[in-house]
Amino acid sequence: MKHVLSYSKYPADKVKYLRTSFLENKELLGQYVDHLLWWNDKINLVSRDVPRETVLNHIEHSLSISESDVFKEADFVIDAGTGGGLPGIPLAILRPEKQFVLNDIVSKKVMACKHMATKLKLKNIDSYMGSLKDLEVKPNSIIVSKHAFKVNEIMKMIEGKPWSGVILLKGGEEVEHELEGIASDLEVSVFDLQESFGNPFYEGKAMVEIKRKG
Ligand SMILES: C[S@@+](CC[C@H](N)C(=O)[O-])C[C@H]1O[C@@H](n2cnc3c(N)ncnc32)[C@H](O)[C@@H]1O
Repeated sequence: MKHVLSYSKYPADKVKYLRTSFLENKELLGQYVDHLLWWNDKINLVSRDVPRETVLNHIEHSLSISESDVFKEADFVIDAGTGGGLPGIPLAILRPEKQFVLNDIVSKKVMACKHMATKLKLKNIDSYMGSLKDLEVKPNSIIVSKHAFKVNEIMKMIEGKPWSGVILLKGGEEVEHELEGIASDLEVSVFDLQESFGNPFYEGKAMVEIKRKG
């Protein structure tokens, strides 16, 4: 297949904008961290004994999506493999005008996300418990996901559905290999996060934007 694949650095000015957005929403994002840490003790949503600082890194990482043009144009956002609500809950806090569906195949994770959304009084969050492949995708929806799927896995699960974009937070190095065997032609932009964010947390991490070619 003739995918168009490009590599670049995540723009430094976008890091600045999203860090400003982070500070503007610091209170609600901080409450989310409290809830996530509380749930994490009970059902292991992030990783065992994760420090608050690391959760804050996960939130900033999630917010990198907010500066993507694909994200800005979308009305509906599905967070596939959301776990404890990453990246969906921080994005829903930042963009209350967009509608989010938090999706996970594990029921207790979806239950924890619903509970957190209620506590945070977020009106723009819905949820779906089950596999992404069984989830209805509305037109003008995008799929976002953080460290949950390989590119070929997620594209297979949404094959034939009217998605308008996909944004994955994942390792950048394996993207070319994961595109092999995907039937439809895609335009794929890989943005390296490490240098622009200047934090070892981002080592090897990328934001991968996927659109239909043409
Ligand atoms: C490594 S975790 C990542 C969680 C979260 N995105 C984060 O960054 O903390 C991957 C998640 O994908 C979920 N998952 C795996 N297969 C799935 C599927 N087919 N549909 C929806 N969720 C799935 C798992 O239950 C798990 O919560």
